[in-house]
Formats: sequence, structure tokens, C-alpha cells
Amino acid sequence: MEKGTTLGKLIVFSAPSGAGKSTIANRILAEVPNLYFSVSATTRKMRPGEQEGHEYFFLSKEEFEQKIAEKRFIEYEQFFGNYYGTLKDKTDERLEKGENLLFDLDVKGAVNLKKLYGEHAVLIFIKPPSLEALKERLLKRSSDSIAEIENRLERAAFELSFANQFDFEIVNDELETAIQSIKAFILKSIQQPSK
Ligand SMILES: Nc1nc2c(ncn2[C@@H]2O[C@H](COP(=O)(O)OP(=O)(O)O)[C@@H](O)[C@H]2O)c(=O)[nH]1
Ligand SMILES: Nc1ncnc2c1ncn2[C@@H]1O[C@H](COP(=O)(O)OP(=O)(O)O)[C@@H](O)[C@H]1O
Repeated sequence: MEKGTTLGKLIVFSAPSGAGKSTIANRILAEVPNLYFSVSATTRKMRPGEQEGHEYFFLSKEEFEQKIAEKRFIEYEQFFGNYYGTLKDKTDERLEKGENLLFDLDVKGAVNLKKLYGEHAVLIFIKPPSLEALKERLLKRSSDSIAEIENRLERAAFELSFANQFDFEIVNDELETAIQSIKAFILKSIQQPSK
């Protein structure tokens, strides 16, 4: 990356599945100027209501592995039997133009981006009020099978153990309150110039 340019920030959301990441991200993207969603690639099945290139770029396992071989990912992880990864395409170019990007990543992906981008990456951890609340939300979303919900709940404890490596931590209990406090933190982070 060129020295002296004002690089955009990488705003990274991590949370156990069902904690409310996507709900909060959609509101924040609609309300914060010059902040754009970084669309990841995945091999998981498209959920009802999702669109190609909107929530994810949906790839076959072979296509994803081909891109790994071509070193087209900044980072990628494998869980729930699927690949998830951040494509290099355009990311640095957009940051160099001063665009701020919002990422929805698992905890390992978040920590990896911090290693790669240092102070330009701002990590936000969203917690559910409790594991019971998390289960209720996953059931309410009703896009996952019972087996998928169990997988996600098992992973939640692992994800929660990373919370102390994040720059900002919030419990998503009352949705509006959580959105306003995350929004205030992002606006403050975006205004701090990167060196
Ligand atoms: N490391 C990494 N994790 C990702 C990426 N994209 C999505 N994830 C994570 O993959 C996990 C599963 O995502 P998803 O299947 O959409 O389920 P949801 O979080 O329950 O809506 C979540 O923890 C996401 O944050 C990525 O590009 N890299
Ligand atoms: N503060 C909240 N209180 C109650 N339900 C919520 C809250 N935030 C999100 N939800 C609901 O919980 C479910 C999971 O949220 P979602 O944004 O899909 O989570 P994630 O992206 O973290 O997996 C959705 O049905 C959503 O409407």
C-alpha cells in the first residue's frame, strides 16, 4: 500500500451466529456514509431471500478451492462443513480510495485482518444476552436446520472466548440501543485519520 494515502478503515463485525450481526450491519450500512459491505465468498447454500453478490458470492467447493490455489483470498476459514473467505479483488483498491469497508467475519478471520491491517482494522464483537436468547433467535430466523443450529450453538462458546481481542464489545439485548452505540463507535473510528 502506498505511503501517505488516507486509507479507509476495515470495520469488522464478529459474533456467534444468531447474535444479530446481519440485522445490525444492514442498519449501520444504511445510516453511515462512505461505508460499504465487503461481500465474502462461501460454499454454503443460499438462504431464502439471499441474492448472489449481495450477502455472499456463492461458489461451488471446486470453484472456491480453485481460488485458494490462485491465492485470490486475503483470508479464508472452513467451518460448518463450508468455506468462507474474503476475496482480494478490489479490497485494497477500495481502501486506498478512502472507502471504509464493513466485514462480517468469524473470530479467526477478524483477528487475521487485524494482523494484516493493524490500526486500520477495527474489531467489533457483538454478544447475545445469553446462550438461551441465541438459540431462540436462531430458531426464529428459521433458515437453518436443527443440526445447523446445534453446530452454531456449539461454536458460540469458542467465538465468545475471543471477545477480549476486540476493540469494542457490545451485548445486543435491546436492538436500537445496540445499533446506536455501535454506530457512534464506528463514526468515531472512521473520523480518526489513519497514518
Ligand atoms: N473468516 C471468515 N469468516 C466469514 C466470512 N464470511 C462469513 N464468515 C463467518 O461465517 C460464519 C457463518 O456465516 P453464515 O453461514 O452466513 O451464518 P450466520 O452467521 O449464522 O448468518 C459467521 O461467523 C460469519 O461471520 C469470511 O469471508 N471469512
Ligand atoms: N436485539 C434483538 N432482539 C431480538 N431479536 C433479535 C435482535 N437482534 C436480532 N434479532 C433477531 O435474531 C435473528 C438472528 O439475527 P441475524 O442478524 O440473522 O444474526 P447473525 O447475522 O448474527 O447470525 C433474526 O431473526 C433477528 O431478527
